[in-house]
Amino acid sequence: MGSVCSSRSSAPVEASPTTKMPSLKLVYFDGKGRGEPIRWILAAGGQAFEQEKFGFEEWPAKKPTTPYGSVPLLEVDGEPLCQTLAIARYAGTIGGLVSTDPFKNALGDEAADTMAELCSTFFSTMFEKDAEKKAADEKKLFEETMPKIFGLWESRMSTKFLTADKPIWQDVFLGHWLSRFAEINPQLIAKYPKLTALKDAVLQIDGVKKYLANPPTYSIPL
Ligand SMILES: N[C@@H](CCC(=O)N[C@@H](CS)C(=O)NCC(=O)O)C(=O)O
Repeated sequence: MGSVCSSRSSAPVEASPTTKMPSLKLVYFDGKGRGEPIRWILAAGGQAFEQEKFGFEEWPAKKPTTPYGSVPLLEVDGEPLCQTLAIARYAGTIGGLVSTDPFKNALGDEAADTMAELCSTFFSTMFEKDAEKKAADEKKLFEETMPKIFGLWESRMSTKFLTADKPIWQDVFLGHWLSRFAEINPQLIAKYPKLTALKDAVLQIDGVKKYLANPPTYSIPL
């Protein structure tokens, strides 16, 4: 652990020719984690972005250089923006992935906040070292917490996406995580047809489709 921060960068994701964009650089581990939903939202909004990716061994040197000691971090014209949901919201806003109805946006935020909490629990569970506690935590997450939340969302959905038939960034955020959970175990979302349809619709958004047509490979598996 603890070498200098990597300056490895991937090629910028191609942007829509009509979009006027700030210069964006996403700083995150060389893995999906909390970075991947942001990549999807940037791609969905047609935003070009560079990336700085690094391994766990580089993190101790990198951490003190970040404002909150955590990533993801998005550099916007060189200025750091932190916190996953703040970055996701900004990426969605510049990409036009917002509802013009403030209440609908707030409902989308409610879902994204809830999904972010679910993901924090998911990460803690994945990194739990005590095998007995890990098994108990996984059981609670997969058999109680997720069904409760997914069931609530399923019962509330009446449109293709969360709040309309047009996607907002919160749909992309949810769609990403539903896809990840389905990869881990398809049964986690199989019994929720509307959420499954939302996930599939997110995968069909042009920018997401294009991004996933050439999927990145990562050295960190999570
Ligand atoms: N609330 C923060 C949490 C970020 C977070 O915990 N990031 C992890 C990576 S997914 C991290 O930086 N871990 C290293 C550390 O905390 O030292 C956010 O949503 O961005």
